[in-house]
Amino acid sequence: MPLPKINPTKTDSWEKLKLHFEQLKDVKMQDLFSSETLRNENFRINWEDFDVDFSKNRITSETLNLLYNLAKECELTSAINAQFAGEHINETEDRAVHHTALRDFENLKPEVATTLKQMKRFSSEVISGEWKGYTGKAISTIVNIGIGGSDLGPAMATEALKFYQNHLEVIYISNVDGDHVMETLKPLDIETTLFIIVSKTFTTQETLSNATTIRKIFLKDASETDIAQHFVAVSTNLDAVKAFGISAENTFTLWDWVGGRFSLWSAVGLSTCCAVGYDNFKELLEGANEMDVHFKETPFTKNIPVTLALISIWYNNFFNSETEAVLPYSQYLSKYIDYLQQAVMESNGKSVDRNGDFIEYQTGTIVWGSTGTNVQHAFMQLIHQGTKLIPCDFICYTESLHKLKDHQQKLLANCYAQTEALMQGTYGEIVKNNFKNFDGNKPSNLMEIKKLTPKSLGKLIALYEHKLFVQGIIWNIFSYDQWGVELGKKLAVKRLQ
Ligand SMILES: O=P(O)(O)OC[C@H]1O[C@](O)(CO)[C@@H](O)[C@@H]1O
Repeated sequence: MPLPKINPTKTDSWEKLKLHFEQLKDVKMQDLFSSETLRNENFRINWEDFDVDFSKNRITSETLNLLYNLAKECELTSAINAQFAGEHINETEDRAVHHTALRDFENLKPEVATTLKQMKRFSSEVISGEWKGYTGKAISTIVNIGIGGSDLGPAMATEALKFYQNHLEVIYISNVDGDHVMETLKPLDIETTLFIIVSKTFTTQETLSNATTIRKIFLKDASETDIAQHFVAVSTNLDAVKAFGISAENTFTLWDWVGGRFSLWSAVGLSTCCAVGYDNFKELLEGANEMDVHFKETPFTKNIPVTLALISIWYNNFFNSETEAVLPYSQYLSKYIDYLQQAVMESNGKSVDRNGDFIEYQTGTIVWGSTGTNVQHAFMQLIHQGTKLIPCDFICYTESLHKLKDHQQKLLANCYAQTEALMQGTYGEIVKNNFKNFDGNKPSNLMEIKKLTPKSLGKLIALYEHKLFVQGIIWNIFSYDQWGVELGKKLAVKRLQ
């Protein structure tokens, strides 16, 4: 069944939300907190090791009811079912959007099982040192050559799971900037380096240029037959991989139903799998699958991705907020924002609806952010006292991995303090100096996760995948194509002719 094609602004719920907004736009969260003693508990979802507190938002239970009704009117449930059933919901490319099938171990497709087995064998050979370079030495460094989804997802996951990483050094090259390529290669010993060329299409200019240059450099010391021990590829385009000189045994496949920005769960995650070992990689997938089940089977009112998506729509489409900040209080998540920017903005940066008509309401949110506490000494000033309304997602782990208790206490205290300051400000205090006045009433969600593990990371990534899906459905856009990046690519090629 095709996706519903409902203009959200023509629904009853939208009309009601507009009226409701007029009543709520000047209400202060500070007053909502004073009048509702159970606000903290009522606006919260506890699920497995996740505790999501969305009480510090400019919402009431009526707002949420109207937003959940909007989701119903936009037929969100049937859209979720269509996605999980592998229907061709990416209509403009006539493809399924089925990355959830990569992590559904109970119903694993045979081709996915085969590739996972291949990844398991390969990663364990490389980690154990059984896989040798052309001079007989074990591999010590892996270089992932890819861009966009073939870089950001695995690079983010490898960084996030650094605590679980083995002895292998894993490096990422994406930019076609030759200076970056050469600086990255400079300290490497080619005899102990393995290159993973990752490109779903195997036509991407940056990736192929970088791979070709690196192969040339490799061949200065080694011979063509040595390529097999140092270059492997991940792609759907098996002919192009072969033409590049990589054999079938060294090729890991994925399928057109895996979108680039959702591909880290496939063989595109091979570098992460090598960095942390197959068992941890599998746990990452299992965590994502748990979030999939939560998303698919939980009623909207207790559903984390649905609730966060709707609250974000409330700000985007009624308060006209243009951006939202994601602020993880964990340095391990330092690459999470780069990853999210592609996932969210490549997906929902659209201005034509699913009927093919131009849209007259705001779609894709601009996502930005960085890690706390660094952000407090950088851009938080603007969020606290600037003129723009910027809803924030704070993400933190209640347990630290290295157990430095005093650091962890400080990290968490700062995270909680930011959410409190944004909400409360100096409201109710007599502040004589306007420069020191904080209005407060600035919205934030606080997501506390017990501990950073491969499983909880899988859940977190999948949560935001589902959040953007919900938003795309409600905005009546196709979230899984990216035609907008093509024109620039073509013009760059033209300039090179
Ligand atoms: O994996 P490929 O085919 O090299 O593509 C890389 C990236 O390029 C894009 O198509 C955008 O140009 C992304 O969607 C994709 O993740």
